Amino acid sequence: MITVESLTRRYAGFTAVDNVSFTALPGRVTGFLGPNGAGKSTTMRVMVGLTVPTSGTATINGERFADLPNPGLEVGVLLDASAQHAGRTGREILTIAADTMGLPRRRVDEMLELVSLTSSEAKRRVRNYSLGMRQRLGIGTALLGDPRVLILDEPANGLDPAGIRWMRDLLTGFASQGGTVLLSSHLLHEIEVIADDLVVIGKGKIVASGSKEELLAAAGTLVRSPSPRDLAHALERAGIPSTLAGDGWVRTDADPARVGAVALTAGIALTELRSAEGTGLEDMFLSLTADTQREGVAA
Ligand SMILES: Nc1ncnc2c1ncn2[C@@H]1O[C@H](COP(=O)(O)OP(=O)(O)OP(=O)(O)O)[C@@H](O)[C@H]1O
Repeated sequence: MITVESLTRRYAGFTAVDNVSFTALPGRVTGFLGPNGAGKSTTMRVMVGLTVPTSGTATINGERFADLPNPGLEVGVLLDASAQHAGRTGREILTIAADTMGLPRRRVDEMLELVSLTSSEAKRRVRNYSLGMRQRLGIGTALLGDPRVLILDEPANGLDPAGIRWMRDLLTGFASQGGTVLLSSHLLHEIEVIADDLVVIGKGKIVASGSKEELLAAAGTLVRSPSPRDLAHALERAGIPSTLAGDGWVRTDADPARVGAVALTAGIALTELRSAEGTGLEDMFLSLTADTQREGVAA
Protein backbone atom coordinates (compact mmCIF):
# COMPACT_ATOMS: atom_id res chain seq x y z
CA MET A 1 0.00 0.00 0.00
CA ILE A 2 1.17 3.51 -0.77
CA THR A 3 -0.03 6.34 1.46
CA VAL A 4 0.47 10.00 0.60
CA GLU A 5 -0.53 12.43 3.32
CA SER A 6 -0.74 16.23 2.99
CA LEU A 7 2.25 16.22 0.67
CA THR A 8 3.57 19.59 -0.45
CA ARG A 9 6.68 20.37 -2.50
CA ARG A 10 7.64 23.96 -3.27
CA TYR A 11 10.40 25.20 -5.54
CA ALA A 12 11.45 28.82 -4.89
CA GLY A 13 7.93 30.08 -4.24
CA PHE A 14 6.32 27.78 -6.85
CA THR A 15 4.14 24.99 -5.45
CA ALA A 16 4.59 21.89 -7.64
CA VAL A 17 2.62 19.60 -5.28
CA ASP A 18 0.03 21.19 -3.02
CA ASN A 19 -1.32 19.32 0.01
CA VAL A 20 -1.84 16.05 -1.86
CA SER A 21 -3.31 13.02 -0.08
CA PHE A 22 -4.32 9.65 -1.54
CA THR A 23 -3.73 5.93 -1.15
CA ALA A 24 -2.94 3.20 -3.65
CA LEU A 25 -4.36 -0.06 -2.31
CA PRO A 26 -3.09 -3.65 -2.51
CA GLY A 27 -4.80 -5.79 -5.13
CA ARG A 28 -5.56 -2.74 -7.27
CA VAL A 29 -4.02 -0.78 -10.11
CA THR A 30 -4.19 2.93 -9.38
CA GLY A 31 -3.87 5.27 -12.34
CA PHE A 32 -2.25 8.64 -11.62
CA LEU A 33 -3.37 11.20 -14.21
CA GLY A 34 -2.84 14.86 -14.87
CA PRO A 35 -1.80 17.35 -17.56
CA ASN A 36 1.88 18.12 -18.23
CA GLY A 37 3.52 19.71 -15.22
CA ALA A 38 0.64 18.78 -12.87
CA GLY A 39 2.98 17.27 -10.28
CA LYS A 40 2.82 13.51 -10.96
CA SER A 41 6.56 12.90 -11.31
CA THR A 42 7.35 15.13 -8.34
CA THR A 43 4.89 13.15 -6.18
CA MET A 44 6.39 9.85 -7.36
CA ARG A 45 9.93 11.12 -6.78
CA VAL A 46 9.02 12.00 -3.20
CA MET A 47 7.59 8.47 -2.74
CA VAL A 48 10.93 6.92 -3.64
CA GLY A 49 13.12 9.35 -1.73
CA LEU A 50 14.53 11.22 -4.76
CA THR A 51 12.87 14.50 -3.81
CA VAL A 52 12.51 15.78 -0.26
CA PRO A 53 8.98 17.03 0.51
CA THR A 54 8.52 20.56 1.85
CA SER A 55 5.88 19.08 4.17
CA GLY A 56 3.76 15.94 4.46
CA THR A 57 4.71 12.31 3.99
CA ALA A 58 4.67 9.45 1.50
CA THR A 59 5.01 5.91 2.84
CA ILE A 60 5.22 2.44 1.32
CA ASN A 61 3.65 -0.24 3.49
CA GLY A 62 3.81 2.24 6.36
CA GLU A 63 7.52 3.10 5.97
CA ARG A 64 9.26 6.01 4.30
CA PHE A 65 11.31 4.78 1.35
CA ALA A 66 14.50 6.05 3.00
CA ASP A 67 13.79 3.87 6.04
CA LEU A 68 13.38 0.62 4.06
CA PRO A 69 16.44 -1.57 4.71
CA ASN A 70 16.43 -3.15 1.23
CA PRO A 71 13.95 -1.06 -0.77
CA GLY A 72 14.13 -3.12 -3.99
CA LEU A 73 12.57 -6.07 -2.18
CA GLU A 74 9.53 -3.99 -1.19
CA VAL A 75 8.99 -1.58 -4.05
CA GLY A 76 9.81 -1.73 -7.75
CA VAL A 77 10.41 1.67 -9.29
CA LEU A 78 10.53 2.84 -12.89
CA LEU A 79 10.59 6.61 -13.17
CA ASP A 80 12.80 7.32 -16.16
CA ALA A 81 13.87 4.42 -18.34
CA SER A 82 16.50 6.59 -20.01
CA ALA A 83 18.22 7.30 -16.69
CA GLN A 84 20.01 3.91 -16.79
CA HIS A 85 23.79 3.93 -17.21
CA ALA A 86 24.12 4.11 -21.01
CA GLY A 87 27.59 2.55 -21.07
CA ARG A 88 26.52 -0.69 -19.37
CA THR A 89 24.81 -3.64 -21.00
CA GLY A 90 21.30 -4.65 -20.00
CA ARG A 91 22.67 -7.76 -18.31
CA GLU A 92 25.22 -5.71 -16.34
CA ILE A 93 22.52 -3.35 -15.10
CA LEU A 94 20.37 -6.23 -13.87
CA THR A 95 23.38 -8.04 -12.38
CA ILE A 96 24.52 -4.97 -10.41
CA ALA A 97 20.96 -4.45 -9.15
CA ALA A 98 20.68 -8.15 -8.16
CA ASP A 99 24.03 -7.99 -6.30
CA THR A 100 22.99 -4.78 -4.52
CA MET A 101 19.78 -6.43 -3.35
CA GLY A 102 21.58 -9.66 -2.40
CA LEU A 103 19.64 -11.72 -4.95
CA PRO A 104 20.87 -14.84 -6.75
CA ARG A 105 22.22 -14.25 -10.28
CA ARG A 106 19.55 -16.54 -11.74
CA ARG A 107 17.06 -13.70 -11.14
CA VAL A 108 18.84 -11.80 -13.94
CA ASP A 109 18.01 -14.50 -16.51
CA GLU A 110 14.49 -14.82 -15.17
CA MET A 111 13.91 -11.10 -15.60
CA LEU A 112 15.44 -11.00 -19.09
CA GLU A 113 13.06 -13.76 -20.08
CA LEU A 114 10.10 -12.07 -18.38
CA VAL A 115 10.63 -8.79 -20.25
CA SER A 116 11.51 -10.58 -23.53
CA LEU A 117 15.03 -9.21 -23.98
CA THR A 118 17.05 -11.79 -25.92
CA SER A 119 20.51 -12.87 -24.77
CA SER A 120 22.14 -10.95 -27.62
CA GLU A 121 20.15 -7.80 -26.74
CA ALA A 122 21.18 -8.25 -23.09
CA LYS A 123 24.83 -8.02 -24.20
CA ARG A 124 24.26 -4.69 -25.99
CA ARG A 125 25.07 -1.39 -24.32
CA VAL A 126 21.99 0.49 -23.13
CA ARG A 127 22.94 3.53 -25.24
CA ASN A 128 22.12 1.37 -28.24
CA TYR A 129 18.73 0.27 -26.88
CA SER A 130 15.49 1.53 -28.37
CA LEU A 131 13.14 3.36 -25.99
CA GLY A 132 10.91 0.27 -25.73
CA MET A 133 13.92 -1.93 -24.89
CA ARG A 134 14.97 0.52 -22.15
CA GLN A 135 11.44 0.43 -20.84
CA ARG A 136 11.51 -3.39 -20.75
CA LEU A 137 14.85 -3.34 -18.97
CA GLY A 138 13.46 -0.81 -16.47
CA ILE A 139 10.48 -3.05 -15.75
CA GLY A 140 12.82 -6.03 -15.33
CA THR A 141 14.87 -4.02 -12.82
CA ALA A 142 11.72 -2.95 -10.97
CA LEU A 143 10.51 -6.56 -10.66
CA LEU A 144 13.89 -8.09 -9.84
CA GLY A 145 13.44 -8.11 -6.05
CA ASP A 146 9.90 -9.55 -6.33
CA PRO A 147 8.40 -6.49 -4.60
CA ARG A 148 4.73 -6.16 -3.55
CA VAL A 149 4.49 -2.53 -4.67
CA LEU A 150 5.22 -1.00 -8.08
CA ILE A 151 5.62 2.72 -8.83
CA LEU A 152 5.81 3.33 -12.57
CA ASP A 153 5.96 6.66 -14.41
CA GLU A 154 4.71 6.26 -18.00
CA PRO A 155 5.66 2.57 -18.22
CA ALA A 156 4.04 2.09 -21.64
CA ASN A 157 6.13 4.89 -23.16
CA GLY A 158 7.84 3.59 -26.29
CA LEU A 159 6.31 0.11 -26.16
CA ASP A 160 4.86 -1.33 -29.36
CA PRO A 161 1.20 -2.51 -29.35
CA ALA A 162 2.14 -6.06 -28.33
CA GLY A 163 4.40 -4.60 -25.63
CA ILE A 164 1.55 -2.45 -24.31
CA ARG A 165 -0.70 -5.49 -24.08
CA TRP A 166 2.10 -7.45 -22.37
CA MET A 167 2.55 -4.64 -19.84
CA ARG A 168 -1.20 -4.50 -19.22
CA ASP A 169 -1.38 -8.24 -18.51
CA LEU A 170 1.72 -8.08 -16.35
CA LEU A 171 0.37 -5.26 -14.18
CA THR A 172 -3.17 -6.62 -13.83
CA GLY A 173 -1.67 -10.04 -12.97
CA PHE A 174 0.60 -8.40 -10.37
CA ALA A 175 -2.38 -6.63 -8.75
CA SER A 176 -4.59 -9.73 -8.88
CA GLN A 177 -1.99 -11.48 -6.71
CA GLY A 178 -2.34 -8.77 -4.08
CA GLY A 179 0.30 -6.34 -5.36
CA THR A 180 -0.08 -2.56 -5.29
CA VAL A 181 0.45 -0.75 -8.61
CA LEU A 182 0.64 3.02 -9.02
CA LEU A 183 1.19 4.13 -12.58
CA SER A 184 1.09 7.45 -14.33
CA SER A 185 0.25 7.65 -17.98
CA HIS A 186 -0.96 10.07 -20.61
CA LEU A 187 -2.43 7.13 -22.50
CA LEU A 188 -5.96 7.49 -21.19
CA HIS A 189 -7.24 4.48 -23.08
CA GLU A 190 -4.57 2.36 -21.38
CA ILE A 191 -5.55 3.70 -17.97
CA GLU A 192 -9.23 3.18 -18.71
CA VAL A 193 -8.58 -0.47 -19.54
CA ILE A 194 -6.15 -1.27 -16.76
CA ALA A 195 -6.88 0.92 -13.70
CA ASP A 196 -9.22 0.01 -10.84
CA ASP A 197 -8.78 3.35 -9.08
CA LEU A 198 -7.92 6.82 -10.35
CA VAL A 199 -6.19 9.81 -8.84
CA VAL A 200 -6.42 12.97 -10.99
CA ILE A 201 -4.09 15.88 -10.29
CA GLY A 202 -4.09 19.38 -11.79
CA LYS A 203 -1.66 22.20 -10.95
CA GLY A 204 -0.37 20.29 -7.95
CA LYS A 205 -3.81 19.64 -6.39
CA ILE A 206 -5.95 16.50 -6.41
CA VAL A 207 -9.05 17.24 -8.49
CA ALA A 208 -10.65 13.78 -8.19
CA SER A 209 -9.92 10.36 -6.74
CA GLY A 210 -11.86 7.14 -6.29
CA SER A 211 -12.71 3.96 -8.11
CA LYS A 212 -12.83 4.22 -11.89
CA GLU A 213 -16.49 3.15 -11.94
CA GLU A 214 -17.47 5.74 -9.32
CA LEU A 215 -15.67 8.54 -11.08
CA LEU A 216 -17.00 7.70 -14.51
CA ALA A 217 -20.56 7.24 -13.21
CA ALA A 218 -20.49 10.41 -11.12
CA ALA A 219 -19.51 12.51 -14.09
CA GLY A 220 -22.82 14.43 -13.72
CA THR A 221 -23.98 16.97 -16.30
CA LEU A 222 -21.94 19.09 -18.64
CA VAL A 223 -23.49 22.30 -19.83
CA ARG A 224 -22.01 25.01 -22.02
CA SER A 225 -23.06 28.60 -22.24
CA PRO A 226 -21.70 31.90 -23.57
CA SER A 227 -22.27 33.16 -19.98
CA PRO A 228 -20.93 30.35 -17.79
CA ARG A 229 -20.55 32.54 -14.69
CA ASP A 230 -24.17 33.75 -14.89
CA LEU A 231 -25.23 30.13 -15.30
CA ALA A 232 -23.17 29.04 -12.28
CA HIS A 233 -24.78 31.85 -10.22
CA ALA A 234 -28.28 30.85 -11.38
CA LEU A 235 -27.56 27.23 -10.45
CA GLU A 236 -26.25 28.34 -7.07
CA ARG A 237 -29.45 30.33 -6.44
CA ALA A 238 -31.38 27.14 -7.22
CA GLY A 239 -29.27 25.25 -4.66
CA ILE A 240 -27.22 23.38 -7.27
CA PRO A 241 -23.45 23.42 -6.74
CA SER A 242 -21.38 23.59 -9.94
CA THR A 243 -17.83 24.15 -11.11
CA LEU A 244 -16.54 26.16 -14.05
CA ALA A 245 -14.59 23.82 -16.30
CA GLY A 246 -13.22 26.45 -18.72
CA ASP A 247 -14.12 27.25 -22.33
CA GLY A 248 -17.74 28.02 -21.38
CA TRP A 249 -18.34 24.64 -19.72
CA VAL A 250 -20.00 24.19 -16.34
CA ARG A 251 -20.10 20.82 -14.58
CA THR A 252 -22.70 19.86 -12.01
CA ASP A 253 -24.06 16.74 -10.34
CA ALA A 254 -27.70 17.73 -11.06
CA ASP A 255 -29.44 15.98 -13.95
CA PRO A 256 -29.61 17.71 -17.38
CA ALA A 257 -33.38 18.39 -17.21
CA ARG A 258 -33.03 20.35 -13.96
CA VAL A 259 -30.04 22.31 -15.27
CA GLY A 260 -31.95 23.16 -18.48
CA ALA A 261 -34.97 24.36 -16.46
CA VAL A 262 -32.80 26.63 -14.29
CA ALA A 263 -31.14 28.12 -17.39
CA LEU A 264 -34.54 28.73 -19.03
CA THR A 265 -35.95 30.46 -15.93
CA ALA A 266 -32.85 32.63 -15.65
CA GLY A 267 -32.97 33.45 -19.38
CA ILE A 268 -29.47 32.12 -19.98
CA ALA A 269 -28.65 30.77 -23.43
CA LEU A 270 -27.10 27.31 -23.63
CA THR A 271 -25.04 25.97 -26.50
CA GLU A 272 -24.74 22.39 -25.20
CA LEU A 273 -26.33 20.33 -22.45
CA ARG A 274 -25.67 16.66 -21.82
CA SER A 275 -25.12 13.95 -19.28
CA ALA A 276 -21.41 13.39 -18.80
CA GLU A 277 -22.04 9.73 -17.97
CA GLY A 278 -20.66 7.25 -20.44
CA THR A 279 -18.46 9.83 -22.13
CA GLY A 280 -15.41 7.89 -21.00
CA LEU A 281 -12.22 8.72 -19.27
CA GLU A 282 -10.90 11.21 -21.81
CA ASP A 283 -13.89 13.53 -21.46
CA MET A 284 -13.88 13.13 -17.69
CA PHE A 285 -10.17 13.92 -17.57
CA LEU A 286 -10.50 16.97 -19.81
CA SER A 287 -13.46 18.38 -17.92
CA LEU A 288 -11.87 17.80 -14.50
CA THR A 289 -8.59 19.35 -15.53
CA ALA A 290 -9.86 22.01 -17.96
CA ASP A 291 -8.81 24.84 -15.64
CA THR A 292 -5.33 23.40 -15.42
CA GLN A 293 -4.82 22.49 -19.10
CA ARG A 294 -2.41 24.60 -21.11
CA GLU A 295 -4.78 24.44 -24.10
CA GLY A 296 -7.84 25.34 -22.00
CA VAL A 297 -9.70 22.38 -23.52
CA ALA A 298 -12.96 21.25 -22.00
CA ALA A 299 -14.95 18.07 -22.35
N1 LIG B 1 13.73 20.64 -9.52
C1 LIG B 1 12.76 21.47 -9.88
N2 LIG B 1 12.92 22.82 -9.81
C2 LIG B 1 11.91 23.66 -10.14
N3 LIG B 1 10.70 23.27 -10.59
C3 LIG B 1 10.49 21.94 -10.70
C4 LIG B 1 11.49 20.97 -10.35
N4 LIG B 1 10.97 19.73 -10.54
C5 LIG B 1 9.71 19.92 -11.01
N5 LIG B 1 9.43 21.24 -11.10
C6 LIG B 1 8.17 21.83 -11.55
O1 LIG B 1 7.10 21.21 -10.87
C7 LIG B 1 5.97 21.09 -11.73
C8 LIG B 1 5.50 19.65 -11.71
O2 LIG B 1 6.41 18.87 -12.48
P1 LIG B 1 6.23 17.29 -12.65
O3 LIG B 1 7.41 16.81 -13.41
O4 LIG B 1 5.95 16.70 -11.32
O5 LIG B 1 4.92 17.21 -13.54
P2 LIG B 1 4.24 15.95 -14.25
O6 LIG B 1 2.82 15.94 -13.80
O7 LIG B 1 5.04 14.73 -13.99
O8 LIG B 1 4.30 16.40 -15.77
P3 LIG B 1 4.45 15.53 -17.14
O9 LIG B 1 3.09 14.97 -17.41
O10 LIG B 1 4.79 16.62 -18.13
O11 LIG B 1 5.54 14.53 -16.94
C9 LIG B 1 6.40 21.61 -13.10
O12 LIG B 1 5.95 22.94 -13.24
C10 LIG B 1 7.91 21.54 -13.03
O13 LIG B 1 8.51 22.53 -13.84
